[in-house]
Amino acid sequence: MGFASPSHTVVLGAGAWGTALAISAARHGSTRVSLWARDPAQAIAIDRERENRRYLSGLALPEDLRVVSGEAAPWVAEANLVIVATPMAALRGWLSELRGLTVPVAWLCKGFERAASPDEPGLLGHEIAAAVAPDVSTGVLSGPSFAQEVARGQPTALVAASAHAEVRDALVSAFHGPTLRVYANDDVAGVEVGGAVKNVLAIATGLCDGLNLGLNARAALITRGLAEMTRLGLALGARAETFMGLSGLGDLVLTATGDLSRNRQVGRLLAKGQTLDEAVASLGHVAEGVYSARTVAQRASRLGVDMPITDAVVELLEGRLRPDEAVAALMGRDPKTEGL
Ligand SMILES: NC(=O)c1ccc[n+]([C@@H]2O[C@H](COP(=O)([O-])OP(=O)(O)OC[C@H]3O[C@@H](n4cnc5c(N)ncnc54)[C@H](O)[C@@H]3O)[C@@H](O)[C@H]2O)c1
Ligand SMILES: O=P(O)(O)OC[C@H](O)CO
Repeated sequence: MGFASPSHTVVLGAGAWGTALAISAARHGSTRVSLWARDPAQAIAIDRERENRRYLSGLALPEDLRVVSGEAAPWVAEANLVIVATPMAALRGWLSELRGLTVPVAWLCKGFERAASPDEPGLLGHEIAAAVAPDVSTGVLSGPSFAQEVARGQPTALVAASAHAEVRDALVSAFHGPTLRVYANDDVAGVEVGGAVKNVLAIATGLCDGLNLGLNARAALITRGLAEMTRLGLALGARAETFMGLSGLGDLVLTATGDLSRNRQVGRLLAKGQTLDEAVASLGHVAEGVYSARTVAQRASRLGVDMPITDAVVELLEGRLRPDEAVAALMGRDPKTEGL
């Protein structure tokens, strides 16, 4: 694997995760980093305060991290690596804009596109890239990582997944550092399915903990959730071992048990009686599981993959089951043998 440092990394999107990774990469200095914010006023505030108070408060930006806004094209034109750090809903638009680019492009979002209709289920990032920017060398950076911990420099391990060696190498060069290990993987489908499905499962474990169902129930949800995540991944062409790695089991454990998770918080708030709209509004950040759940269920159903936990989350999010009824639906299923 080559480790030539990309000289300039441009991060498009100044939410919690884009800001945290920009801080981390700028701090260890293997690359010059520019953080691009969609809202010019937000960019000015971040630059003046040297802190992203809206999305990542209390964490100082390194001196040489540049914050920019306005037309993105001039910044992209001088990048050696472009990172799309938006929610999943904005990925298609950015990849269309980046069509024709000759430097590596990677995204940080974890999810499926929201299903537009039952006939048109949403896609994973690499499927969107194949459809709208097939000429660009793309990849995804994923794995168990709360933005606040990465920005504080707490030890973290990520996965750089791409079919292209130059993309994996660029991600490792830009982000691997003293407190952030970046492992390379070429199983993009596996890494993306893990990152998308764990968000849906974290809503389920948040609900379980919010209802005080106990630690046994949470362990059961995580374990059976891993089985259903793996089943979907295999049906989409992923490798089984990927689900035992950082972007599968690792991220599932973090998100399903860590109170910093926005998806887990949605489940807890629903258990306390909030509506979905109230729960989502109170977060102030994106919770991708809310938008991915229906697509996960639709794609699984088309492939003949059984995903009972995901199905129960969809019923809950769409208001057809109350929290206690969702639990009863899961527990009331027929006995079966353990395994995939
Ligand atoms: N926060 C984390 O700890 C974390 C960790 C790993 C992965 N992720 C994933 O990263 C993605 C982003 O999460 P986040 O925590 O940064 O979300 P966030 O809610 O904190 O911020 C989202 C940011 O995206 C910006 N944005 C929205 N649409 C945009 C567009 N079209 N162009 C440019 N910017 C746009 C918003 O203005 C905002 O700054 C999600 O898919 C999430 O699952 C988050
Ligand atoms: O806060 P969440 O639930 O979006 O999870 C954040 C990261 O994906 C954890 O790896």
